[in-house]
Amino acid sequence: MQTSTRRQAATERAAETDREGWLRSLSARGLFLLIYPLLAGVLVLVLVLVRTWQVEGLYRDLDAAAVNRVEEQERLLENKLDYVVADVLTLARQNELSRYLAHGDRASLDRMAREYAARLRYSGLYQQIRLLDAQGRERVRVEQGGDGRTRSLVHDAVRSPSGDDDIAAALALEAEEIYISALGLDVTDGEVARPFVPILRLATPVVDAAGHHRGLVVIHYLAGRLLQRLEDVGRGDPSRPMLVNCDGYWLLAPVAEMRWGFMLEGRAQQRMQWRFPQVWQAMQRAEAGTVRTAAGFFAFQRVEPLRVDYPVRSSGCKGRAGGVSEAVSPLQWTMLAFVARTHYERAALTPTVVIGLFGLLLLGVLAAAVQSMISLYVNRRTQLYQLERLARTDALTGGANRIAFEERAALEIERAARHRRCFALCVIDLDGFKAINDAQGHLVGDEVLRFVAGVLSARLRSRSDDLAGRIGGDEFGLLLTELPGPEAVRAILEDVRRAIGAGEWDGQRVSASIGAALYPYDARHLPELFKCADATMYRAKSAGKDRVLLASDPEPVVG
Ligand SMILES: Nc1nc2c(ncn2[C@@H]2O[C@H](COP(=O)(O)OP(=O)(O)OP(=O)(O)O)[C@@H](O)[C@H]2O)c(=O)[nH]1
Repeated sequence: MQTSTRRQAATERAAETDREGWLRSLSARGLFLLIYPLLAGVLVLVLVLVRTWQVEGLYRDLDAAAVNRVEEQERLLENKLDYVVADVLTLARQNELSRYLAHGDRASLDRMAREYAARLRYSGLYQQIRLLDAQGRERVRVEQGGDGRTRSLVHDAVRSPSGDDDIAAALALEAEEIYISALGLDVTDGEVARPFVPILRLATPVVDAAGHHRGLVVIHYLAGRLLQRLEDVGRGDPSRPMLVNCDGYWLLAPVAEMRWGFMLEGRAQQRMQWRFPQVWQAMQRAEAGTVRTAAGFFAFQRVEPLRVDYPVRSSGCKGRAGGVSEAVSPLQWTMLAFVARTHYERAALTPTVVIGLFGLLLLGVLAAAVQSMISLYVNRRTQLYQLERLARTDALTGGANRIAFEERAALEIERAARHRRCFALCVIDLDGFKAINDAQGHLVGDEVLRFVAGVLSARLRSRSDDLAGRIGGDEFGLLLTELPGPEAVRAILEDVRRAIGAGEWDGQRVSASIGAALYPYDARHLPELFKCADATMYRAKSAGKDRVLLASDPEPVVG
């Protein structure tokens, strides 16, 4: 029963020490392992956020550049085609042509051909300029030969119509209307001419003074230069231009093998809907937009050049209902700017590496800072701990001093109150100590005091819950806990008294007058308990010294 109560008290005291000193018990290494990962984690998190923010900014810039590029390309496309359309309209109103229509003379036709040739040569924009009659039969043809020379042909004889779908569609136009063919490759003798020559054919009706349709002016615009210019717009930045017709075939693409799928064998699969279905679907839903796919980023914008300024008709899309014969849809392409995923990865690489290296540096600096802060803290803590210990230690005996003794006594009162136990607070004062001091000096006096402290700690060694301390010059305090009753207290104190009296220094001895007060019988509060023990000790002294007295003992007989 008594052992278990003692164990419980020991556990309680250990818990109190733990609560106060868990931090104290951590080593510098333990503290580092506790704090550094936390701070490093926060730092890494911040760096990751900064990197994400930076990379997102770069991505936004790349996206915005692609969107701007598309707009720029669209403007370029419209300007260039505007110019060509103005040219074809001018050709249809030429003075020589009007004269020819009025008089039908061959000389006007020759002059016209010369003018066509001059325009072809100096503009460098056209492969062919032709005049057809109302039945679609060729009257004048001026063209750029393979050798780069201009050839003019004026037909005297009536030729048969070409049977060309584009021409048939153009013949159905109203005055002032313009027909634009699909943009395709030049075909000679049923074969796609090599090297590829992208051609856009434009036609407008020729109308005489009486308002009758008299034929068509047809020009073959060399669209290769336009496509080249579109490519040049984005040169130097990561976005690559694409031009896609309404059937999803590429007219312009970063990879040459992707182009002209509707004209070249083996490239039929090179369509937007097969290669980039996600982008194609977005293009069907909206006129302009952006799509990010595994391949990269696409900005697109539908372009309908000339739609606003001119009554333009164009060949319908091959894949669409109606086809060429209806020839009513305006020219419709989609301009795209494409930024490959690798560009985004490359853009992200620099901030990743810079922030990564910077992060490593910061982690190193942080480690050093945490390390030195911890050493500073540990040093301060050790100093403080030592100071605290010193403040509670008696310098002479190395045991508890009055402060520590009173603290423990107060704690013992709380504990005893909680567990309804009793304990004894004893005051031990030496008798005849001054005489040794005076006769043999303070050093011997100190030795006596250390001897008494040794006696007390030896007596208490088997009772770990008890405490002894020097509470004054030659005055000692003793806490005896877990005792069955006053007689046990008396027995221990008698033992102590005898042991102190056994000491001898050059024939001189000291004895001890001991007074003990029992909690809760003699007093319930520390000051009163102390006072009671002190008073009892003085009673022992008054009764002749060298004796043990409990507060409850009757007044001893002096002598
Ligand atoms: N050597 C030494 N002497 C001390 C120390 N502290 C107090 N003293 C001395 O202890 C003595 C205590 O005086 P008293 O209590 O009158 O000594 P005493 O001879 O035991 O007298 P009674 O208590 O009446 O028996 C004084 O002479 C103090 O100078 C100390 O740390 N070392």
